[in-house]
Amino acid sequence: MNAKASPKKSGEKPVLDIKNLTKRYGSFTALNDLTLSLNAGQILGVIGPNGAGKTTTIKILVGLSRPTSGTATIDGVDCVEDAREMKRLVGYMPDKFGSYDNMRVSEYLDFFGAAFGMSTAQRSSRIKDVMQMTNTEYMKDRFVESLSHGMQQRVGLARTLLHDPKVLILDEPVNGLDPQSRIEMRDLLIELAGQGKTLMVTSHILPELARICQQVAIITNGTLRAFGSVDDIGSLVSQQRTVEAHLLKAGDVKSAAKVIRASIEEGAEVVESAAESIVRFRTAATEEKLAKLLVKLFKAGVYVSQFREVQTDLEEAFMSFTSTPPSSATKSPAGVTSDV
Ligand SMILES: Nc1ncnc2c1ncn2[C@@H]1O[C@H](COP(=O)(O)OP(=O)(O)OP(=O)(O)O)[C@@H](O)[C@H]1O
Repeated sequence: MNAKASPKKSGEKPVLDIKNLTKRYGSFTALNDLTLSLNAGQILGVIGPNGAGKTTTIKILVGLSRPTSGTATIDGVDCVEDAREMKRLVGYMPDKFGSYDNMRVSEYLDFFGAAFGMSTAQRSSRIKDVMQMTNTEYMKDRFVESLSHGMQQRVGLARTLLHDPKVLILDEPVNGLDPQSRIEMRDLLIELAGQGKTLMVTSHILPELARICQQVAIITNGTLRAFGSVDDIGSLVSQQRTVEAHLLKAGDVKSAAKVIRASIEEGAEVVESAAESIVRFRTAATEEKLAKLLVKLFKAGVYVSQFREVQTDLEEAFMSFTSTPPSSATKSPAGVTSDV
């Protein structure tokens, strides 16, 4: 399913507004100067490998951690200064469900409804609603710990919706789900956005979210690498290509890699494979630059038997994109912030 929501209306006030957000643990910077915003009814996918800073960002937004500097507001409410008010606006689903022994699903939801200060009557009607929305009615008498991971994710989402928050922040909601459950969860998220809710959803990999997000932020090592629409980011990624240099002698792999590293973008991915006699690298270099690189290799005494571009699919390209360290700014398509 491809569900692109309404485009950003100019002048519209963002529901989520993050400005220069930084979080340090001692001398370690977990999040570095993050700035991004999101309009109502949109889904933002925050993509990044393990340790990128996704959960750190979420924890600040939901009042579980204080930033070292910078600000974050949700519907104009400061996440740090007015955490109480912010909690009414936000529904947060952590990546781990937690352990709730000897509690049936209906009791579990009732417990959280009470924690939100809802009356018994309010709870009973709202629990029915959220169970219907998340298709969890049939689980109501089952013990929470007996549910499969996919079922628990649905119940987790039902809990997140109890107080009817404007903004949903979901940490890895599709992680660990089987393909069918992923589709169902994605459909559910699209439906919630269609109801006007604003969603921020994290994932390790883009293709999981690409179909449902209007905006995507790619974070690596605490730094925002790219922010824009899925299409914009797709064009940014496809500016790069994977090139293989097949060498006549396996012993030349190291010296060839040295020449290649010195000739292409700083920090670009260069993989040496002595077993294959290949150096594989990713670059946005022009044909002319690549031709000059071939000459340099020859001058360095490296005999190249094949020099060719390797086809990569979008998923591979994204994985490669997130595995390279941030480097100096390069030209990016309109509307995309990037320091790749
Ligand atoms: N309390 C802490 N003290 C020190 N370092 C921390 C603390 N919490 C997180 N970090 C570090 O901050 C970095 C970002 O962590 P974070 O949990 O935000 O990553 P993530 O993108 O959510 O990763 P994952 O996909 O693995 O959940 C990591 O290097 C992590 O080790």
